[in-house]
Amino acid sequence: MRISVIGCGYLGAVHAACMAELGHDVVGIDVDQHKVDELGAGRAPFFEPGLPEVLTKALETGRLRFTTDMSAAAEATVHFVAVGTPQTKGSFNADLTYVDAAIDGLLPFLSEGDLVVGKSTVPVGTAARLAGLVEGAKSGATLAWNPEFLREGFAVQDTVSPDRFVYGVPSGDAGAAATAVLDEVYATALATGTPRIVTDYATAELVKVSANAFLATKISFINAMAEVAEATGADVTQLADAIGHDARIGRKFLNAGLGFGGGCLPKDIRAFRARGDELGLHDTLSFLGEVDAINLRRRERVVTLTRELVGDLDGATIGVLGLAFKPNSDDVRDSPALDVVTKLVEAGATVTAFDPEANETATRSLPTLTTSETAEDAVRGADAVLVLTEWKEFRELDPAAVATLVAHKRVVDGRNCLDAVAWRAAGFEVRGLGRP
Ligand SMILES: NC(=O)C1=CN([C@@H]2O[C@H](COP(=O)(O)OP(=O)(O)OC[C@H]3O[C@@H](n4cnc5c(N)ncnc54)[C@H](O)[C@@H]3O)[C@@H](O)[C@H]2O)C=CC1
Ligand SMILES: O=C(O)[C@H]1O[C@H](OP(=O)(O)OP(=O)(O)OC[C@H]2O[C@@H](n3ccc(=O)[nH]c3=O)[C@H](O)[C@@H]2O)[C@H](O)[C@@H](O)[C@@H]1O
Repeated sequence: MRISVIGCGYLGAVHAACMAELGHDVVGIDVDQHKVDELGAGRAPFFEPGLPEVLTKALETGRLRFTTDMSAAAEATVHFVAVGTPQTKGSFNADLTYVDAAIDGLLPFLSEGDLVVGKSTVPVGTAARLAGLVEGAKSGATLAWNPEFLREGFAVQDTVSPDRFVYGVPSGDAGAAATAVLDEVYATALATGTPRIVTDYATAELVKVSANAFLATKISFINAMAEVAEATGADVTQLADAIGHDARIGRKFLNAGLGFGGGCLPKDIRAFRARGDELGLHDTLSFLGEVDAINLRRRERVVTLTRELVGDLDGATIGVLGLAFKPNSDDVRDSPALDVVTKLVEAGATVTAFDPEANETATRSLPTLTTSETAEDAVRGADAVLVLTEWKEFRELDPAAVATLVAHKRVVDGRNCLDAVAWRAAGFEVRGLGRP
């Protein structure tokens, strides 16, 4: 099939490359010339394991190209819209200006029988509004909403073989035709038995935001239990292991620590709540405010634990390991680690940070940040070491070696990822979140 992907960021670049890998002819369109140049040269503009390989292979076949020219969409019959929907400045609402601009830009290049497929995460009601615009343009095109569930760090695998597909389509013949087109796009994964659920627009939009709301709630639940553990001397990790054995609960997404960040969970729960307010459902979704508050309190807690360890943060030297919002990513959007660094610096600490992949993105976001080239350089001379992203190389650090570098043997394990027994054996004072 001939496909265009509009918006080539964390979602769209992976989608474009994977669709070409699956045999489709794909043009990726983005307004960012630098991104388009990088992608066209086979370089991923962000760190995503496996993406450079898929990109290079797909470019070599000639089935993939990138451009800033929206008219290239005219060659395609299926158009994925994957632009950003960030939090609006000064409010919790999703900013839909990029989606609106992408649809506006696409309309003149649509033809009879084309399918426009929304992938961006949007407030419920958006697809119906955009369908009106697409139909109003009298192009003969149809709109479907096909939300994306990929995780950064596993984006290629999640795109090629997702847990499920959700198609939000209009009723009647147009919906049946849209479903048939999407089935053809995803034929490879469907052939292996990947479930697909066909719904109306509102259900598809809600599946996406409710999935993220559920995941965020699960993390905040365990972080609330961490607060209780801190007040009682209990161990939240053992608690999570124990309740996680109940198949109805499950152990995944029960890792207590610094909490969730990134370009999606925080802004999505806020936008969902804001949309709930617009729908008169304030009480129904107000618990998401608590989910957000619990999550943000964990960041303060790490600062408090550091202060308790070093005495006065003013003048303290802190070595920070981890800046990305999660391992295997260079994404620092709403990164809990970067937030903690900012708070420490505001309190007068001198911070040197290291992340295996996110030094550059973090420095772009926080230009005053001091980063180092290695974990060893970050912790050298530190009054306390903070582990804020659970990269494998930090989990595997030799505490005896770290002990020879630091000024004081103190560590705050913001992700409950260290072997506390081993670090204590090496002479470290260890503080975790919800762990004695
Ligand atoms: N990052 C992720 O893991 C996932 C993201 N999503 C959703 O996908 C959407 C995109 O997210 P990301 O890829 O993370 O954002 P991003 O910010 O990395 O990428 C968005 C891209 O769209 C481009 N763009 C903006 N306006 C444009 C226009 N008018 N025409 C063409 N390109 C335009 C930007 O230059 C940028 O490259 C959001 O709604 C997000 O919630 C959903 C699932 C996973
Ligand atoms: O809508 C999106 O963009 C995506 O958001 C999340 O994916 P992602 O943000 O890539 O990362 P997650 O693995 O969900 O982690 C999110 C945050 O939660 C934190 N987390 C995760 C799990 C856990 O047990 N504890 C915990 O604190 C992570 O450290 C990270 O900061 C969802 O998992 C995806 O399904 C979804 O498509």
